[in-house]
Amino acid sequence: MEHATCMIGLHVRGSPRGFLVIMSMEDYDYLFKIVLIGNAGVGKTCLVRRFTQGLFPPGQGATIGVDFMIKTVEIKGEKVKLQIWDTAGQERFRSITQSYYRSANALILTYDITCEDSFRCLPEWLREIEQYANSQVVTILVGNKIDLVEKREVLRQRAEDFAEAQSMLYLETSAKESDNVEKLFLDLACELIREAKQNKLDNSDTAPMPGEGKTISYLNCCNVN
Ligand SMILES: Nc1nc2c(ncn2[C@@H]2O[C@H](COP(=O)(O)OP(=O)(O)OP(=O)(O)O)[C@@H](O)[C@H]2O)c(=O)[nH]1
Repeated sequence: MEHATCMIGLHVRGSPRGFLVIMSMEDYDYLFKIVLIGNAGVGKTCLVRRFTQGLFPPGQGATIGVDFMIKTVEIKGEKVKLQIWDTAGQERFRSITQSYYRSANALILTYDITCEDSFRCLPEWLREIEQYANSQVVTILVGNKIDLVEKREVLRQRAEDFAEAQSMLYLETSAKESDNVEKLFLDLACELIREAKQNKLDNSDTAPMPGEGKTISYLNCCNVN
């Protein structure tokens, strides 16, 4: 495949001005957009940095607007490019962050298992998803900071029941200890591939109408077995 280069404007953590990044597009079989949402301080940025850079950043400051990272993974011989958008949890950025929901293939709705308030806010986040996201978006509920066992305020069973009632997947993670972080993103990628293949099968004999269809992007269309 030909290599293309494009320029993309980004908001950068701590920088009110943002900056331009030259991004080189490589070959990939799938491109998925994943957006992390949830209250401020639940650990969204730490989850993203753990997955994309393999580190737990010390003294992590609050996200300003939206951050963006890319990681390409290989799943069963297929190259999957994950575009990961980390949104600010603070209320004052809500109008900016909402605009990123629409084109998301998957949303990672995160709360902090040591913070009851972050769990109680979940219905509010679900209303946001309902209002701004694509109706076919895959949503996973993530309870982060499981390394803080003694400080747990939200029982696992309660969160699992909540997720099940809302037809969401559920996973508990620790960005600090790297528990389940890889699994979170890889499971999500697998689920998106499964849906993309299913969608391709469903639409195999009907050309999509303008504005119809899923937001999942294909480049080198994969083989559906
Ligand atoms: N113990 C523990 N602390 C964590 C974990 N993940 C994040 N933290 C801490 O929680 C705080 C907030 O983490 P962030 O990743 O900035 O949270 P955020 O959800 O991105 O916050 P906003 O950018 O304000 O929306 C930081 O002090 C992190 O060090 C974890 O898995 N375990």
